[in-house]
Amino acid sequence: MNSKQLLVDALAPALAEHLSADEILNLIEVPKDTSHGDLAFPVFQLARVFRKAPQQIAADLVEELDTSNFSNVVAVGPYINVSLKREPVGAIVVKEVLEAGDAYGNLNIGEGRNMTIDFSSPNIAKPMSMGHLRSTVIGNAIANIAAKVNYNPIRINHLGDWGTQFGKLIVAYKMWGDDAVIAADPVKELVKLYVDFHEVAEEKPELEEEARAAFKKLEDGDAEMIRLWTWFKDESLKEFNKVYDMLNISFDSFNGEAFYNDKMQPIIDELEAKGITTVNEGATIVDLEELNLPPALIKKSDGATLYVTRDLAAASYRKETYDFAKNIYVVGNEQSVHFKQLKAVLTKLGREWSEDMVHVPFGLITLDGKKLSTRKGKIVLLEEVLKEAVDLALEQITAKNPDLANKEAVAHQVGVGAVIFHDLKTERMNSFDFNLAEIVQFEGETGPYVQYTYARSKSIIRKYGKEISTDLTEAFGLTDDYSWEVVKKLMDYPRVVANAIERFEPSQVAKYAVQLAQLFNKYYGNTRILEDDAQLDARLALVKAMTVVLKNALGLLGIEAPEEM
Ligand SMILES: NC(=[NH2+])NCCC[C@H](N)C(=O)O
Repeated sequence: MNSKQLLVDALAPALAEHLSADEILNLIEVPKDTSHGDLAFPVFQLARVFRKAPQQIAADLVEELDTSNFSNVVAVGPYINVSLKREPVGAIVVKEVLEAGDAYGNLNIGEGRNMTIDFSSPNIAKPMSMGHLRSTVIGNAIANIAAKVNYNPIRINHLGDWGTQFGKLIVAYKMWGDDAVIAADPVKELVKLYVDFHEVAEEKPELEEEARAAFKKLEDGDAEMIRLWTWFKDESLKEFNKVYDMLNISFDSFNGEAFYNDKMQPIIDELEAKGITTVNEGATIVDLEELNLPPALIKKSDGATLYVTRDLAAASYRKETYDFAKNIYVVGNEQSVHFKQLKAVLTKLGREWSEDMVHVPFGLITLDGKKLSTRKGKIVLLEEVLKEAVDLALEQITAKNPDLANKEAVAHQVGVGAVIFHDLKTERMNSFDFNLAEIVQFEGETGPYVQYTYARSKSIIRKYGKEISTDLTEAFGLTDDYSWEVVKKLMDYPRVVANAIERFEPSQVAKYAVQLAQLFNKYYGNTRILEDDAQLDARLALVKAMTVVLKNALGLLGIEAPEEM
């Protein structure tokens, strides 16, 4: 249900000859000032066809309108302002939510087409960074929202498992590596080797040359190099999977950079054959100066390929394999030049679908003011951050609800949910710092606050104990301001979902969830919900409708909704 639809339905008969339902819908505005009503319809567009002054058109239309769903319909200059009638509209909305259940707010923007979403994509032999955490939760939320609007999301983890850094790692391993030490704590030890390499290479620049040669051997399929690389990769994936398990996130594909090792040549050949590349000091590049971009480096002078070369192959592979309607990259803002170059090169190659590639960038997060860095050897493992959040959640739950049965499981949902929610509640381009103790609070604009609101409403429903009827057509009877605010918010959900996917902005859904929870809590604080009077059923139906939408919104964000906490 969409409140605008009610006005469309009312206007459509009178305007059928001149405007389609969609055109009417697009014209309807929501006045900033609520004293102008809930909705406004400007009639300027109709002046020509009606050959009348807009003021007159508005006045005439008001006479014709079916007002059964409106309490007030007035012509104000060239506008028709309407207020919704709380009683039928509240019943219509709540009934619609309850009947649709989880499908409420589903849209058909995607028409079943594929949307590939490249997200998380950490680099092996390194710990997952805060940036990768952001990419992981934003990408997962976008995939969930995409599915809700009927795209078929394909979740791709484009692992950073190829590149000259593996040459460095192998060189360092050969000099200082100790298998037993690595086996005990692989990622930590691999990072240490990498850090040591950089330190020593500052004194001994010839090491860089050795690393390049080692990587070349790896690219050429040298068995020993491949064995080491596979080992590093397997160990890293074990670490990453711990984080993905905690977040309850899965992928359809783990095809990382190495997967494209044997898929680049046709594109390189085509670039060369079409005269798109030039050679500069032995390196093969695509000049992009006319676009004000630095040149895209396709091949180094020693023949080694680069990040963008692998992305060219990956994008083509995705098009061939999935025939995507949209191909999304959820990657930090610092890579925006790379994605512009990637698109530009594909455009030069005449790939029309390069238009459908979208880089979805995001800002930087820091934890307690610190950016996690691996070069300087300072690492905070994400897994530990998440575990700490879970511990803090457990403390809160133990204080609030000591007898709760499955405390550990709930603490997990709350702690991890808090981290996800905090990340998703701000516009993704914003950078922010966070402090775990703050974001795990049950008060404020936090994940636990939203979850707690859900759990509390579920407990009201449990207390009521009876079946909640969806047949609300008669005697709904809720007309107070508090319930009306909740109804209006529920009505707004499909629009929020549409907006979130259009802008690839999960924060729209997170903000909505907080607002719905706040409005509900105001309602709850001002209403005796379980009072045994004529509106008891209607109030419970409203509570239930709210839980349906709140749980759905949390689900889109990748956050669970515990029934009790
Ligand atoms: N297709 C892509 N380039 N995806 C993003 C990869 C991100 C890269 N591994 C990094 O950590 O910076």
